Amino acid sequence: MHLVNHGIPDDLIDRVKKAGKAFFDLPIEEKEKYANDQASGNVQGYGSKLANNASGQLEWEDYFFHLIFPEDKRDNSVWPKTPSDYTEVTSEYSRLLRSLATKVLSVLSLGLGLEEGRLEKEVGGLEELLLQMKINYYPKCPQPELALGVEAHTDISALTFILHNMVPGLQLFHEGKWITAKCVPNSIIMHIGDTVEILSNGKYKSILHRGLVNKEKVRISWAVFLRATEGENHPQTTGRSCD
Ligand SMILES: O=C(O)CCC(=O)C(=O)O
Ligand SMILES: [Fe+2]
Repeated sequence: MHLVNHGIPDDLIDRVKKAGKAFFDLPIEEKEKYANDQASGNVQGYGSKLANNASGQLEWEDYFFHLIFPEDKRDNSVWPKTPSDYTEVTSEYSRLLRSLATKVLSVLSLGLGLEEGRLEKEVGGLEELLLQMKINYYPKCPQPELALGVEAHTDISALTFILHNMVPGLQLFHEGKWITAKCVPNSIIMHIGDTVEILSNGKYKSILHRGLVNKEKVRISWAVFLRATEGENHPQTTGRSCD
């Protein structure tokens, strides 16, 4: 769903996008300084998936992943230092997004006939909410029909909020078909994730989605995952359902 009246200033969203793009425009050796190390459990930082995965489908993306909230678990030292305003704009955006997320959880609670604070309480309460940023960078792809940016999956999150650089590519599985999400200026895309599907006994559905790549344009998306507190020990950002 596209959120249009989200209350987050357009110029702040522009700055978030500029900062993320500026990081990915750095030379590879600069980005590698932030490389994650999945094998030793350091999941935060820069990673690349331009390699064959289990199902033989190419995932054609680089990404940057880091924790935002809870604040006492945040490690700003793993966030990009270039551009210099990355931390400031990402922190401000996340603070506003967190309050938007709690409003959405209230509305969803009321929709279930529950008191408005119920879903927020179930996912951990405002100070405990887990918020994670994953910037997806999909380079131009010479043979887009042979690759996907991200394979079909649902998000483990309670809610996911997505910004992108206005290049189409996000697809949703609806009534047996893949539908490409429209690019609506100044909107934030919101998905229900597995956690809210489970907490709502399936009344709210976690949507199956994937990302396409293309020949002509780089696509960048900024996915912020709001997760239940216990999710912090499970670094995977998404729950694959088509592997
Ligand atoms: O690139 C997109 O629009 C979606 C990315 C995504 O689904 C994810 O990171 O979980
Ligand atoms: Fe996703």
